[in-house]
Amino acid sequence: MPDARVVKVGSAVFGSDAPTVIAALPEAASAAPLRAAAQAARAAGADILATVAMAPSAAVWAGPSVPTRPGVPAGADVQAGGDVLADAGVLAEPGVPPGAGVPAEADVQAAGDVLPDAGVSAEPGVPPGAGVPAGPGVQVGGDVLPDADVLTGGGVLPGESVPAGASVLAGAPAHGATSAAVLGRVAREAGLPLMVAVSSPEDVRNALPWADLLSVAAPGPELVRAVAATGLPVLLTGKPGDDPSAEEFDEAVRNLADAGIGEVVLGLGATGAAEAWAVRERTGRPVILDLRGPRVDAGLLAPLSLTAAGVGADGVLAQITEDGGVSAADVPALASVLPLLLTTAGPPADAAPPPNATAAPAAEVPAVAASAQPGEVAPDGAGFGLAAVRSRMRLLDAQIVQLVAHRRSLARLAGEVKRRARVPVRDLRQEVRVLERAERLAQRLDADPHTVVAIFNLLIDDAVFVQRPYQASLRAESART
Ligand SMILES: C=C(O[C@@H]1C=C(C(=O)O)C=C[C@H]1O)C(=O)O
Repeated sequence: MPDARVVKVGSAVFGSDAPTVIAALPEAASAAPLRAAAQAARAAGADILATVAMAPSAAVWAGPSVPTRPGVPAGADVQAGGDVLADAGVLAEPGVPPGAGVPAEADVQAAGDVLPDAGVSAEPGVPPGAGVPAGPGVQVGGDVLPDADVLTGGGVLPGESVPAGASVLAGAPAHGATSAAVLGRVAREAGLPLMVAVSSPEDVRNALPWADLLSVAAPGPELVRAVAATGLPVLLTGKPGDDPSAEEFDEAVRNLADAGIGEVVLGLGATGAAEAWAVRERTGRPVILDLRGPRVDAGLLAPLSLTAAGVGADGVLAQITEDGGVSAADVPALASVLPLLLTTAGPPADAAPPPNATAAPAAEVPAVAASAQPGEVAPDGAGFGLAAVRSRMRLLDAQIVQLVAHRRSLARLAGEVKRRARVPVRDLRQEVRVLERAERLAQRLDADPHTVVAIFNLLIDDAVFVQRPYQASLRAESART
C-alpha cells in the first residue's frame, strides 16, 4: 500500500525530506504577468504552480500551443458530451473513450465549453469556425490584443479582427474553462504541475484538462463527488480564516476516503501553523502551510518553506506577485504573517535559550557517544558498535544541516524586515550577543567553546552573506529617495 504520508504531484513530492513549495499565481488580466510570475516561481525553486481562484478577471494567451495534462494524447479523437471530436487533443470529461465521427481538424466545442487546443471555438450553439474572419488583433472589453490565441470575458466581439487560425475562446460560459486553459498553458510552459482551486463541479470540469492537483475548501458532497471522479490528488483546507482542528481534519480525510479520494494533502493557514505537527500526526497526511493572502517575493518561497518545515509542515503555499517581487500593497499583511511563523518556529532572536529545546538533542547524543565503545552493549541492551554510533551521528549531522538551513532562512527574513525598516544588515552588537550566548551555552552543555564560537562565526558570515541582496536593494531604494 502506498504511504499516505507521501503524495506525488508530477515531480513534486509532499511528505519527502524537502518541503514542497507551491507558488500561487496572482490574478492577472493577461497571460504576460502570469508567465512572469510562473518563471520567477520556477527560478526560485517552486515545485507546483497554483491558481488562487478559477476565474481571473480576463485572461489572454498569446503563446505557442502546449499540451494539456498528460494522459490524453494530443490529436486523439475524443468524445465530449455526446459529440465525437477529432484532433481536439483534450478530453473534456473523465473516462470518455476516444471515438470517431468528426472530421479531422474540425473546430470543436464540448458541453458548452470550449476546448483550448481547438482551432476556433464559438459560443454554445454557434457552428465552429463561423463568424471569425482573418484580421489583426482581437478585441476584449475595449482592449485590442494583437496575436492573441485565446481570450475571454464579456465584451469579446467574435468576427472582429481575429487572425486566421487563432484559437479564440469567447463568451461568459467559457470563462472558467479559459482561465484554466491560460493558467494551464502558463504552467506547462514553466514545466511545473498546476494546482487549481475548485468550488463547484463546473470548476472541476473546466480544470480537468489542465490540473494536476485540485484544491478544495471545506467541500460539500456534490463537489467531493465531482473531485473524486477526476482521480486527481487533493489539497484540502478549511474555509478562509477557519482552520479545522486535527480531529476535524481527520474526519474530513475519512469522508474523502469514503468518496474514493485517497491522495490528500492538508492545508493550514498561518494562524494554524502551531497545529501543523498535530494535524500531521493525527491524520498521517502531509500538511502544508497555506499563506495565501499577502503576495510575497518569489525569493521568499524557499525560506518560507524551510520555516514551515521547522514547525512540522511538509511544505508551504504562498501567493507571489506578478513580477516575482514584493508587492508594496501586501507588505502590512506579510508583516503580520511572518512573525506568526517566526514565533511558532522558535524563540525570538534575543530570547534566552529555552531550557530543553536546544539543549536536549545536543546533550542526549554526546551522552550516548561517550558511553559507546566498539562492541559494547548499552544498559538497555542496544548494541553500540561503530556502525550504530555512526548511524546516530549521521542522523545528528542531518539535523545539524537542517538547522543551518533553517538559520539561513531566518537570516533572509531578517534581511527582508531590515530592508523594509531601512536599517543596515550588519549589526555588530547583535553579533557579539550571539557569539557570547553560544559560548555560554557551550560551557553549560560541555561542548568546546572554541569550536562552538568558530562555528557561530561561520554561521554569522553565512547570515550576512544571504542578506546581501536586501542590503543592495536598500541602497538602491535610498539612492532613489
Ligand atoms: C541575522 C542578523 O543579521 C546579521 C547576522 C547576525 C547573525 O547571524 O546572528 C547578527 C547580526 C547581523 O550582523 C540579525 O541582525 O539578527
